[in-house]
Amino acid sequence: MKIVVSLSSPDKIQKAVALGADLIELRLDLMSDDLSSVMAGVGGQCTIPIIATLRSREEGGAFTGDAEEWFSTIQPFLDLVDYVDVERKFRKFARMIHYQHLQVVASAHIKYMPSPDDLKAIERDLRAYGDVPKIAVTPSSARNLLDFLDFTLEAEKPLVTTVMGEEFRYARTFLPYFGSAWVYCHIGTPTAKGQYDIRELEQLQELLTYR
Ligand SMILES: O=C1C[C@@](O)(C(=O)O)C[C@@H](O)[C@@H]1O
Repeated sequence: MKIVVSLSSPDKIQKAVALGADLIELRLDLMSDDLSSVMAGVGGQCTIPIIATLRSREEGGAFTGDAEEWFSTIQPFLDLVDYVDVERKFRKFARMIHYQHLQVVASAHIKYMPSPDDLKAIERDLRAYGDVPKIAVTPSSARNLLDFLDFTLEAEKPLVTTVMGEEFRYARTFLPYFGSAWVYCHIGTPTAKGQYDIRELEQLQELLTYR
């Protein structure tokens, strides 16, 4: 299990690394409009992999452009990162991202709880263009959560699963024990509801796991 620290500013990369991040996610959609100047300092300063994410409004982010605008926004920074988070509506650009020897985090952010069969279909769809499928759902019951844990446990790996919202945020701490490859955290400023600070998560995992 690896910890991804999600940042809305590259200025915090070194702090995230010092606090134990395994990967950095840069949420380009949460940065100021002058991305070129904001991202200028990223080159060469990070010793761990970087994920570039330009999250659409529909899937919980701030980006409101079309697919062509999405790629033209993210393309100038591809040489600074190792992974690109690609939602299904932007999948046509996955080939060009792979061509630049980057890996694709194929992501789906769902504002309800899909059925077990639908989860499998979404996973297949994401694996068709991505290297690391990531499925974020919004459970509404403990049964939903049990189904999601079972899906995570039984699915092909690698797979990243997480929950959105506050109500079932505790599932973030134990989805990795059922096979989720990554857990997303913050270091002071959450980029999504329900995230834990990396220091909280590390304490929780210390308490939860057998020593
Ligand atoms: O997909 C995810 C997970 C996330 O939405 C979360 O809930 O922690 C945070 C996003 O930045 C990331 O791209």
